[in-house]
Amino acid sequence: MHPSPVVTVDGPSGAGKGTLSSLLAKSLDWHFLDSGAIYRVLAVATLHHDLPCEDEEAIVPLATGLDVNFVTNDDATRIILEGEDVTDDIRTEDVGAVASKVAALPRVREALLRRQRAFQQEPGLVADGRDMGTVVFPDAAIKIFLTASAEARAQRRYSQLKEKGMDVNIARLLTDIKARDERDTQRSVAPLVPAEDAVVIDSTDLDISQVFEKAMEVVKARLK
Ligand SMILES: Nc1ncnc2c1ncn2[C@@H]1O[C@H](COP(=O)(O)OP(=O)(O)OP(=O)(O)O)[C@@H](O)[C@H]1O
Ligand SMILES: Nc1ccn([C@@H]2O[C@H](COP(=O)(O)O)[C@@H](O)[C@H]2O)c(=O)n1
Repeated sequence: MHPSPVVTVDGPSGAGKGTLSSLLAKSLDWHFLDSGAIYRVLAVATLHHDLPCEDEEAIVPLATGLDVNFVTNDDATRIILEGEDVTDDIRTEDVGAVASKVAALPRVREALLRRQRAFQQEPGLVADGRDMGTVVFPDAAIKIFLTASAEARAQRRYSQLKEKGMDVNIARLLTDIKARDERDTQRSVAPLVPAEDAVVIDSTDLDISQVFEKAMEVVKARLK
């Protein structure tokens, strides 16, 4: 029996992976994996348990037994960690920074593999992250690497956080994005790189619908 098809969407922070992946998943009527949310939830759990984010020994059991539920009602997914709704808490830049530190620990990544692969179910999966096409789903039928300049990504994040009423500073956001890029691309395990067979889309000068159209062309061509 053939495994159900997977579209992977990898790329740096703020490139629009989540936006594109959820549009693809909706349009194809496939499942959606936001793997970054799993690392972010682990970051919140690490903070809740007062663990230093380099303490691999202590974080591995937390990752293995992570008590997280993704509860989808109507169109929105709420994320519940140890019985507490952390949907909004996980989206801050500070949590993103801790997520990228715990994500650099090799045995933590190993501990989260099975949880991510369990999302591969009929009729198909769109998986968003950093190593979806290189490590988690190396046999995916379609691989997209979505990127954009650091400045465009900082501007997008700025607008996104402003809209939520948060007090944000564009220069600090740009510095944070560059620091996260550095950690994600330079780590020893599953660094952020395009898979050899990925199609690269640079969204710096494209709006969301143009990115979606380009990605859909890739998906349709490869699914034929
Ligand atoms: N092509 C685009 N043009 C302008 N804004 C965009 C584009 N794509 C996404 N955005 C906006 O940029 C912000 C970040 O997008 P999104 O959360 O999808 O990025 P991401 O790559 O998933 O980030 P992260 O990896 O940090 O979760 C959102 O507010 C989204 O609406
Ligand atoms: N497959 C993945 C997904 C995410 N990470 C790490 O988590 C951080 C937060 O991810 P977002 O996509 O929600 O921004 C990210 O900076 C990565 O360090 C990962 O390593 N692998």
